[in-house]
Amino acid sequence: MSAMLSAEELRKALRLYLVMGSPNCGGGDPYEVLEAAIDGGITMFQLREKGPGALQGPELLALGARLRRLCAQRGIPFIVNDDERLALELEADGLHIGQEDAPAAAVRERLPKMIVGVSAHDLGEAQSALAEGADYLGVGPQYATRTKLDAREVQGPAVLARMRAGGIHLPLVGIGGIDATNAGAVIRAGADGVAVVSAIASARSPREAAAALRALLLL
Ligand SMILES: Cc1ncc(COP(=O)(O)OP(=O)(O)O)c(N)n1
Ligand SMILES: Cc1nc(C(=O)O)sc1CCOP(=O)(O)O
Ligand SMILES: [Mg+2]
Repeated sequence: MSAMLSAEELRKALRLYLVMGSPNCGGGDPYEVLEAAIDGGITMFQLREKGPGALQGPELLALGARLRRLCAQRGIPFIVNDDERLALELEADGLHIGQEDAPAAAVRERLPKMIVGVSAHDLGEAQSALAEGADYLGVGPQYATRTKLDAREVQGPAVLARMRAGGIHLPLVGIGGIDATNAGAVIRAGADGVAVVSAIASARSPREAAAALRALLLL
C-alpha cells in the first residue's frame, strides 16, 4: 500500500474516480472541467491524455502541473495514466498501468511510495496483479465505451463478482461505459467505486453530472 493512503482511504477515494485528458473535454478547458467535477464531488482523478489531439511534451507537462496543483489544493488524489516519468515529474500520488504497459512488479519496485493501479479483465489477471503488488484494480470494460478504441470485449459487472468470489479483496473500480443509469449495478457486483470518462468530462455540466453520480453512490 502507498504510504500516502491507507487501504480504507483508497477504497473511499475510488468511489467516484474521474479519468480524463484534454481530448475528452469536447473542446472545453480541462482545468475548468476538473474544477467543476471536483465541485460536483469526484473523489479521485487520473490524467489520461490519449486520443485525437492529445498533448505531448512541454504542453502536457504544463497541463499536468496545473491539474496536479488543483487536485492538491482540493485534497483529491492525483494519478497519472501509463507514463511513469510524467508521474514522477508531477509528484503524482500514483500511476495507473494496463496489461500492455510496464510490468506491474517492476513499477511497484520503482515506485514504492506511489499508489499503483493495474487494469485487470479476469480473475487470472487480478490474481497476478495482486501478487505483483497492485494497490487497486481497474476492471473493464463494464459496458460498451466509445472512449477507448482498443478496449477489450465488454465484461459486464459479473466479472467483478467473479473476482470477489475468487478471493480478490483488493480495492476494485469498474470502468467503461459507466453512467448514472448503470453505476449502481457495478457497485452491487462488488466494486468499491466507478471510474468514468465521458459521463462527466463530456457532460453539458460536469459539475451536475458528478453530483448526480455522487448522490446515487450514497456519498
Ligand atoms: C481506473 C482505470 N482502469 C482501467 C484503465 C485502463 O488502462 P489501460 O488498459 O492501460 O488502457 P489505457 O487507459 O492506458 O488506454 C484506466 N486507465 N484506469
Ligand atoms: C480508460 C478506459 N479503460 C477501460 C477498460 O476497459 O479498461 S474502458 C475506458 C474508457 C472509459 O470511458 P467512458 O467512461 O467514456 O466509457
Ligand atoms: Mg495504459
